[in-house]
Amino acid sequence: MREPVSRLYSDIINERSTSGRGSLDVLNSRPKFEARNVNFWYHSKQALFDISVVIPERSVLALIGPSGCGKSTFLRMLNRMNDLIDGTHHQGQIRLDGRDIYGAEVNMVDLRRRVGMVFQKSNPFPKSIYENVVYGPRVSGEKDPSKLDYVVEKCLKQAALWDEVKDRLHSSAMDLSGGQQQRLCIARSLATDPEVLLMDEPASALDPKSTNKIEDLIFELKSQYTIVIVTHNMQQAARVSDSTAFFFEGKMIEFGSTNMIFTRPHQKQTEDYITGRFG
Ligand SMILES: Nc1ncnc2c1ncn2[C@@H]1O[C@H](COP(=O)(O)OP(=O)(O)OP(=O)(O)O)[C@@H](O)[C@H]1O
Repeated sequence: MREPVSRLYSDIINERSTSGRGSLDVLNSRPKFEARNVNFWYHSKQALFDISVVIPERSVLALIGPSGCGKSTFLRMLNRMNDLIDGTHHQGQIRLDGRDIYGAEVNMVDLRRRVGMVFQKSNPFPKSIYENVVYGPRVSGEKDPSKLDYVVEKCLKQAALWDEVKDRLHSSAMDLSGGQQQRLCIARSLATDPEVLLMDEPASALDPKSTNKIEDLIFELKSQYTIVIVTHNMQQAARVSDSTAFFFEGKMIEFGSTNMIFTRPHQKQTEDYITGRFG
């Protein structure tokens, strides 16, 4: 017999509320992103079907669902990364602060600055730790050494990496551990002063200790940023997110507060997935 869903994640949900990390009241928060009736195709293959969801500002949304259900595709729609893939098209609207990001007047450089992305596999540039962090500001034309130093310290502190690397900022980023490299990539994303961070399975390649650090970091960062995270780890979704969207075969089956999804989901498919009955 499997545990009922109400009990399976209750320890995590209770622990969150007693440690002051309970989920935000997402239904009463200001929207950062609003997706309206979004459909998406890779050539003739439809990958997303009629997705509508509101992502509250300064909160964490977890996208969950079995492999191939469209989580990463939807994530990449939020900063138009799918535009880089040939043969894709979409219908519907995605609004950021009320403005359609697919509108003709949108400046892509500005959009990708506002909506940063962290990938599953950390991808530091083969440069020093310092140069990785200042990459974005340098591309935007920042040359003032004291401003660049300030950005490096601030972003590495935000990414909880400063203490570990402050004495070797000019050594290669490639010598860092996997977990440190992932936090460096987060620091690099923060250096462009984004408003939203998209994270595609940011901890899936990390050991439990590094995973904990990333989860703590996500909690710290959400006081300033809106975060959308794709994860296959249900405990992680229950621990870090405020709202959760369950995808299946390109459709969003259920969206709601993380408390609700992980203790009393309305849809049987959601319950089956989070209790491990399929996927
Ligand atoms: N570049 C691409 N070209 C063609 N089809 C793609 C491309 N990327 C994804 N797809 C297809 O779109 C569907 C959704 O894929 P997506 O990667 O968004 O799923 P996912 O839920 O993120 O999966 P996973 O959990 O395995 O990362 C799948 O059928 C996938 O094969």
